[in-house]
Amino acid sequence: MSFVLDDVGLTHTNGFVALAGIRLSAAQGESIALIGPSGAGKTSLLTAIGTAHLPSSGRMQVLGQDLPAVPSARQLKALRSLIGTVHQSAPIALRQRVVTAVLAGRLGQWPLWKALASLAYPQDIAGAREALARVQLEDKLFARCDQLSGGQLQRVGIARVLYQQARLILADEPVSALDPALSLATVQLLVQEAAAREATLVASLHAVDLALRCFARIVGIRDGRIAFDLPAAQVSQAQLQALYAHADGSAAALPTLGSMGSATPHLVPGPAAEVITCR
Ligand SMILES: Nc1ncnc2c1ncn2[C@@H]1O[C@H](COP(=O)(O)OP(=O)(O)OP(=O)(O)O)[C@@H](O)[C@H]1O
Repeated sequence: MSFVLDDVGLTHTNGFVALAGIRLSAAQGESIALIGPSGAGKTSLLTAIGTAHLPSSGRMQVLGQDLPAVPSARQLKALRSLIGTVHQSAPIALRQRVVTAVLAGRLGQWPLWKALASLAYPQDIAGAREALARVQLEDKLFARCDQLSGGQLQRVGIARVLYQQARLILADEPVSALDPALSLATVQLLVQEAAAREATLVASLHAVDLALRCFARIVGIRDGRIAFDLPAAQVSQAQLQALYAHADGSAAALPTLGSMGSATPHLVPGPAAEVITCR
């Protein structure tokens, strides 16, 4: 298995219970979309799987390592070097050059001398160029990150994970800063990359239609718990309505790719709205 979470809970330092009773596992090479309303716990789940926040309760195994019983900081670092994370806002030093930001994907895998040398002079320019070409940003290779748009920065973060060649890719709303066409192309790229390398991919997505079209397995999260874990074709409109319903039970609009950024989001007519094609 790529990861197994057994009755995992995550309580933040202020006492807020972000996750409770999470049972979730993935075989190596599976691709899973996490969906659910804002504040449901999608990011918290990704940070738990990625070991950024170790669970407060329950047991977890990631890439063969038992957590939180990983014995040393060194082992934890080695484990994290196999996990690639795409953040909503890429944690990139803005004064850095794009090439350096992409090569940072392998800092955890390189010996210390090479990692340090790469900060001064990029050690694998060709590799960085190749990764950037896949997100249509090869012309920005030597640009400074503070000269990029938010969407371009998000794609640099994706290029970094592609370059990392992680065994487990965790993408937290990886296309939040992109327009619908680029969102689709970028999610396709991540799904295809994971399939080609038999990497596991878990991506949280706001756009329900994008998730249903691009991922075979959908996990719905609400109030820190798993509401459903189903093949995309089996997710019903009623389950989606329940997942996104307001706290008082009244219906809420399902977020879709077409409605992202729109002032008036609309209800999709069914779980498979004919707005995009992923495969
Ligand atoms: N560091 C923190 N300390 C305290 N509470 C937190 C912390 N991080 C998140 N939370 C709370 O945990 C809950 C889940 O947050 P999380 O970011 O996981 O949700 P999400 O589903 O990713 O939301 P969104 O779609 O808006 O990004 C929220 O109620 C949030 O306020």
